[in-house]
Amino acid sequence: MGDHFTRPEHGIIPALRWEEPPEGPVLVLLDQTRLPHEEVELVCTDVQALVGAIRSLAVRGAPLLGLAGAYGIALAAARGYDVEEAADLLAHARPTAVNLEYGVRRALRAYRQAAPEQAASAALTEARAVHVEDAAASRAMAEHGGHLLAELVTGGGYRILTHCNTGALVSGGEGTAFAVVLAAHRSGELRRLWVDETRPLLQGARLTAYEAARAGMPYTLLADNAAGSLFSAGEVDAVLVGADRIAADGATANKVGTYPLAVLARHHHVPFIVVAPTTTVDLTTPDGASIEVEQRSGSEVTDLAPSPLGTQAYNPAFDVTPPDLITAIVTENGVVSPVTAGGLAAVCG
Ligand SMILES: CSC[C@H]1O[C@H](OP(=O)(O)O)[C@H](O)[C@@H]1O
Repeated sequence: MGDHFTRPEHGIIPALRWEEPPEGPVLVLLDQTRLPHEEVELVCTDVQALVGAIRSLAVRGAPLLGLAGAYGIALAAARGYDVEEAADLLAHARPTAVNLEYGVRRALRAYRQAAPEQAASAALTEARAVHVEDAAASRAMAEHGGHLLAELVTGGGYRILTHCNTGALVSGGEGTAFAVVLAAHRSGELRRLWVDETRPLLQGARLTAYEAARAGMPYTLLADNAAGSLFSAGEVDAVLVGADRIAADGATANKVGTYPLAVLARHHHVPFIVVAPTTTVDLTTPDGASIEVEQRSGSEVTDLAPSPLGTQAYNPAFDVTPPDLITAIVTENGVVSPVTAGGLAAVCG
């Protein structure tokens, strides 16, 4: 795919954009299942196509799912589809990231509150507001996260371990945890970014490595199982991860493999930092046990090249880290540390 538009400064093609060609409005998605080898865009003209892209992780990552949900309502309204039906399909496309239902709710409320002849326009305006707010949140989290790292890590430069993918591919801006890492890199404070491959879908190996390379970062990919030896060797100064849903008590759902990192970090006295916008905090979900963890097909685990293994497999897409293992949660409104229900409610207020 040629660059028919100028790439943003961070070099990553927009993960999602709204376009209005003569034949009608469309939602253009960078197909993340094809990265890093191919930059292919999916042009969604209906909600079913968008739901399929969400379920296949062609579009993924909590904050970006919020944008997809909101623009999905705008697309349904602009093309005269049943908006209420679209809202139900979109909100239930994936269960764990609260941002998806948040984005749907924002655009749906704007649509319902507008006069019929302005409803489609109102939904699009709200989707664009969600987009702009997420980009601003990303910038603010990068700043708050940078101050926190400066407090927690002394001695010259940061060696940061991250899991899954939390950059521009999950955001209206430069991401969540990755935006903090990017800011550290730009200020010359990043010694090393350790990138967990993040089995089974390899968001780290395929997406974070792609983003780190484009940013010119000093990064090294590792098998998820190798993280423990890095901690043991004293090679990790901090762990920075994203989130898909943060419960009212601070329990955090994130890509599977996050919880073991939190346990390792605690054992090795390494700060474990969650970076997430307040749109990822769900104060109506009381605790980690109440978070629905998406169970995906075992084939994602077993269908390895060059041939499927032909066996059953357990494949939760996320796990939940309890608040007592989290050093801090960085949001656009500030840092919660220690992680308490009161502290979380205060930044979401
Ligand atoms: C900060 S949002 C990125 C978040 O979403 C990822 O999940 P998925 O790739 O399944 O959408 C992962 O949990 C990341 O931390």
